[in-house]
Amino acid sequence: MTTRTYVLTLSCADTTGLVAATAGYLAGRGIFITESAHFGDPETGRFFERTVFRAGPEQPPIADIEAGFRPIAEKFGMAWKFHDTAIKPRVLVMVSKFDHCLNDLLYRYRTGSLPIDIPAVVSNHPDLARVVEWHGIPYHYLPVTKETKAAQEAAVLELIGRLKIDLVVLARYMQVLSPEMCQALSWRCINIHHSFLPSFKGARPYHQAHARGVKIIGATAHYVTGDLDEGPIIEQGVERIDHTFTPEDFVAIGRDIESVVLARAVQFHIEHRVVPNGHKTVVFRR
Ligand SMILES: Nc1nc2c(c(=O)[nH]1)N[C@@H](CN(C=O)c1ccc(C(=O)N[C@@H](CCC(=O)O)C(=O)O)cc1)CN2
Repeated sequence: MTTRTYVLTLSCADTTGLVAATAGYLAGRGIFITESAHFGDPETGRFFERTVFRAGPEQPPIADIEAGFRPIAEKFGMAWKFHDTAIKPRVLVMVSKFDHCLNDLLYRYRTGSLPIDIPAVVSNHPDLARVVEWHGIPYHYLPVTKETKAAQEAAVLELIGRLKIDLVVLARYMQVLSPEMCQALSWRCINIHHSFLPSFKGARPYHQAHARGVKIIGATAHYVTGDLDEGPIIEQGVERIDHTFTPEDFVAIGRDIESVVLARAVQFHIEHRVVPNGHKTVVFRR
């Protein structure tokens, strides 16, 4: 059996002995911890931890490590999960017509800098089929109108189930998902919004920003909830601009910010660096 790397993420009510409990348990089984971070939120009284460790032939199988940890987790009322880093997450990318975030994700996928599988891309427009199929990825053109939204979303959910999708990425997918769809994809659907939230929610944020005369523009990657542009934020990025920039300049600069912010958010998610904290997140960055 080869040596594998695992990530343990957990959260619970904060109290003394939590770090010692986790580290002590792993050390007790001769497990080598390679990285560990924790945070106690004074506002919510919640504790959050991410611990990375290696387990090889000398250690118990992961199932036994998990089973042995359960009593500790139950004692502290933890929400917890062991993640095997060797398993590549299966990501469904959804897009409308703007291709910059899609192209960036496809490049990172193709070069391996983002260790994911992309079993399919879904779009409500036919425009981007060629670039996706050039990457050997099936393109599902699923148009949607107000009248067909429920049926279209059912088709998307059927695909997500059939392809065993772990994460959905809205890479400028310009349709509002229903509350039912958001519930089905809770904490596993990431959207890129083209503004520095909470400023300029909704449609045409760059034009809103230009009209307001801002000096900084940005982008926000967040988990999708039924409340438009209100989901838990994972990552944000900004760039300085000035009075000489047109709305078109904003859009052009925004493409780069959006692509980088979305890719970072996906990387944090697949490295199990993001732990839910109510309507917010704790992100254990590198
Ligand atoms: N439930 C959610 N769905 C989506 C979210 C979200 O936060 N919650 N984000 C959007 C992306 N987005 C902004 O980032 C956004 C996309 C589209 C619209 C919008 O008003 N769309 C119109 C239709 C527009 C069209 O047909 O071109 C609509 O759906 O009626 C606002 C914000 C992705 N989905």
